[in-house]
Amino acid sequence: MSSSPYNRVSFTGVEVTVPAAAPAPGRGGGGPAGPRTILQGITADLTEQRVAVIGGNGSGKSTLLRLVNGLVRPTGGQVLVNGLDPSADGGRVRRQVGFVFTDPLSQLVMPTPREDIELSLRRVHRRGADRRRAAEEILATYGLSELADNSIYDLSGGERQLAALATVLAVDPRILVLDEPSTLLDLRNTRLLHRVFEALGQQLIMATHDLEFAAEFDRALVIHAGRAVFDGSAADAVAFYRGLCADDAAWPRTAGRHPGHSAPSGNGAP
Ligand SMILES: Nc1ncnc2c1ncn2[C@@H]1O[C@H](COP(=O)(O)OP(=O)(O)OP(=O)(O)O)[C@@H](O)[C@H]1O
Repeated sequence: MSSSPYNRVSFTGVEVTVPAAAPAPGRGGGGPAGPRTILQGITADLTEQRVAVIGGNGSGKSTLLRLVNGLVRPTGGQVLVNGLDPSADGGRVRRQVGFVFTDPLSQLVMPTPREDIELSLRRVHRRGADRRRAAEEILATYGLSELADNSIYDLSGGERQLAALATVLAVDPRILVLDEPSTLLDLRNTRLLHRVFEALGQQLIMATHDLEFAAEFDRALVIHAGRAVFDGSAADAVAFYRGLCADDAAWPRTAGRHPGHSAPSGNGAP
């Protein structure tokens, strides 16, 4: 199991409760539901280089990842990223943590991939010529050279996903947090992504539904109904999750899981 000696992302008794949602306009009947706890009792000290987070839709994976860069604040417990609290020290944490969103359009802010990568590089290269050269190299690495000056709205979903990843990796973050980075990629680009990740020295924390990929990681957490129900070797976590998926009684009958549902307790989970 390979570790990431310079990085430590720790969760201690973390809970996230969101306020009652206001009813949609014209749908006042029954009044708003009460506050909802979408993560609870999360305790894990992540020092491994590659950590996967797996679990069903709505289980809480994205919420867990968003705690790492302060996009979500815990309502209980503590999150620390290399000793820094993302809620209190967001700027310093975000300089260490690159976050790749599931939807690339929530991330790409410039009209073309080249401009987005160059914008990102302003943090590391002050001279325009250096930025342009570095952007060219990054575009080539991700097979994006020919699309560099196309509108991001004309790129396919997978091309956009690669562009978003390239933009984040351009600044070489110490920790890379990825929320389902391969959902839109075809087999060739999924393999490209796997190769890119294998070559990276950064700590990777990745939520994914790609169980074969997750099984190659150094450690995995299974999130179910807002709790970490398994924490251990990635291969064992994937086997545990496959068993959980086969157990209908562990799942609610409708979409939208609540921690109130009885989740099977997993080996090694706190
Ligand atoms: N700000 C919020 N307010 C209310 N509910 C929320 C909020 N954020 C997330 N949720 C709910 O919390 C649950 C967990 O959401 P989350 O996005 O973390 O799930 P996920 O495991 O990443 O799901 P998926 O695999 O479908 O992407 C979902 O039921 C979601 O609707």
